[in-house]
Amino acid sequence: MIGRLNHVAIAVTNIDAASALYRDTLGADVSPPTDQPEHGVTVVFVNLPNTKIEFLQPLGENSPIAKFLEKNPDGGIHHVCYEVDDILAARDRLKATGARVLGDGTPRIGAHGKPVLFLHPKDFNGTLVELEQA
Ligand SMILES: CC[C@H](C(=O)O)C(=O)SCCNC(=O)CCNC(=O)[C@H](O)C(C)(C)COP(=O)(O)OP(=O)(O)OC[C@H]1O[C@@H](n2cnc3c(N)ncnc32)[C@H](O)[C@@H]1OP(=O)(O)O
Ligand SMILES: [Co+2]
Repeated sequence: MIGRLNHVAIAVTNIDAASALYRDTLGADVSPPTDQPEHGVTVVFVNLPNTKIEFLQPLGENSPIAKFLEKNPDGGIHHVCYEVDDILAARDRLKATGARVLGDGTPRIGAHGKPVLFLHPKDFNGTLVELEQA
């Protein structure tokens, strides 16, 4: 069911500093920040030959990553994103196994303009999993 690793997300308190670090110290190809108000984050993508790093900074009052950063003030790996061919079929299969699909289970459009869903970290080895329709 899961396919390519689309990205590994790192939550940060300062997305400009994180971008400069990867661009200037690691020589990486870093996108400009884009606000994603419906997700409560500002995102940057570090484009790698085989996948991406997604930097996330809280945006607005009720960012879903605010609590994570309170617990991890230096930042940290926030989630992994796998691609799936059919996100609705994946959702239904996961729900049938008892996995918790976050929100109301309706896919939302993510940073790549594709439908995404999230699976509870407590059901996946303490790791927040994002699924993105390939
Ligand atoms: C623009 C879209 C972009 C894209 O790629 O397209 C994105 O990726 S947007 C990313 C931001 N959006 C989300 O993360 C949405 C899904 N996340 C959530 O619904 C919440 O963050 C949730 C439910 C995972 C955690 O909620 P909260 O921060 O309020 O903490 P809780 O106390 O409810 O957490 C319960 C339990 O889980 C542990 N936890 C929380 N976050 C993570 C994490 N990222 N990785 C691993 N574990 C996590 C938390 O510590 C609690 O554990 P406990 O042992 O009970 O303390
Ligand atoms: Co993501």
